[in-house]
Amino acid sequence: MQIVYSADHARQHGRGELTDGRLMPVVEKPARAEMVLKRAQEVGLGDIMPPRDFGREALVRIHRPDYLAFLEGAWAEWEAERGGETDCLPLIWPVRNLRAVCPTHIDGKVSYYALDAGTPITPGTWTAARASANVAMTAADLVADGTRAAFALGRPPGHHATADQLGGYCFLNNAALAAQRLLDRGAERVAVLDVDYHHGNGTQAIFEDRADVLFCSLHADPKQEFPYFLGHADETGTGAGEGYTVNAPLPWGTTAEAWMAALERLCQRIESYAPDALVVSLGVDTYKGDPISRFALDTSDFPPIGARLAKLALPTTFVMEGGYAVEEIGVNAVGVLQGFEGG
Ligand SMILES: NCCCNCCCCCC(O)(O)C(F)(F)F
Ligand SMILES: [Zn+2]
Repeated sequence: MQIVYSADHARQHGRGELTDGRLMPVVEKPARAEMVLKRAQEVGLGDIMPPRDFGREALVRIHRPDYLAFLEGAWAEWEAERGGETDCLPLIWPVRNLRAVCPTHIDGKVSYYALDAGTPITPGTWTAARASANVAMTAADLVADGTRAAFALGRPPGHHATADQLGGYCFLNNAALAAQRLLDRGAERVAVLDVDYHHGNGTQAIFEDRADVLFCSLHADPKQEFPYFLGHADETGTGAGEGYTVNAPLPWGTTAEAWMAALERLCQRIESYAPDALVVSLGVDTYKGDPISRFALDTSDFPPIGARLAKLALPTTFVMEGGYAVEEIGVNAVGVLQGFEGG
C-alpha cells in the first residue's frame, strides 16, 4: 500500500494542552507519526512518498478563507502580543448569550476560531497543518489515479476541524479535503467512515447538508466523551444531506465484539450508498491501552477491521487521525492496513 508522509508534521509540537484542570504535556506529539512510519517500514507496507503541495485553492474547497488567513497569521499575532514563550490558546468562547462577532485582538480571534483549549497554535502549526492536508490530498490523488488504496500518514489530525474552527488537536480537516479531492477528480459519491474513538464533529458539520458525501462514524458516546456536543444517533443530516449522516455512539468499555457489530451496520449502510470511493478516518485510540480513551479493543482486533473494509471493494484512502498509546500505535494502525491487504 502506498504511504504518503512528510517530516513537516514534527513542526507541530505543543507545549501544553488544557485538560483535567491543568496545562498538561500534549499527547498529540511527533513520536506518534514516527512510530507508525517505523512499523510500516518494518513490515514493508509499501513505498513512502512525499506530498504534493495543492495550494490554497484546494484548502478553500473545504475551509473558509478568513479561517485560513487566521491560521496563517495567528502565531505572529500571538508572539507580537505575548512573546514566544507560550503557545496560542483561547480563553473565552462566544457561547450562549454572547455574540459570535470576530474580534480583532488575538485572544478574541483564537477563541472565535477554536472549539477547545487543547489545541495549541505554535510557530510551526501552519506549516505542519498544511503538510498534513497535502499528505491526505496526495493519497486521495493516488486513489483517483487508480491505486486501490493509499495511506495518508499525517499529523496533526483533522476530523474535529470544521470549515472555520480548530479543535481536538485538529486544524485542517484532512479527511474532508481528501473526500473533496476525490469528488473534484470525478467521483460522484464518496463515503467517509470515521473509526476514531472520538466523533468526527468537523467532518460531519462540513458534509451534513450534502448527499454526495455519506458520513458514518462509530465513537464514544458524546454524553460521556469529547467532543461532547455532536455525535448523537439522532443526527442524520440536514436538507439535501438528510439520511447521509450515520452516527453509532458507543459506551465506555465497549469491547471488540460490540464495536465490530456497529462497524458492520455502518459497512452495510456504505454498501447501500454504493459510493465511488471510501475515505477512512483512521484513529486507533479505540485501543484498550490508550491513555485518554475508554474502549477495549486489543491489538489483535485491528487487522479484522481492515479485512472488513476490504470487503467493501472500494478504492480506499486511509487518513491518520488519533491514537495516543505511542508504543502500540504503529502495530495497531499498520495492523488495520495489513488486514485490509489480506496480510
Ligand atoms: N482528558 C482528555 C481530554 C481529551 N481532549 C481532546 C481529545 C481530542 C481527541 C483528538 C482525536 O483523537 O479525535 C483526533 F483524531 F482528532 F486526533
Ligand atoms: Zn480520537
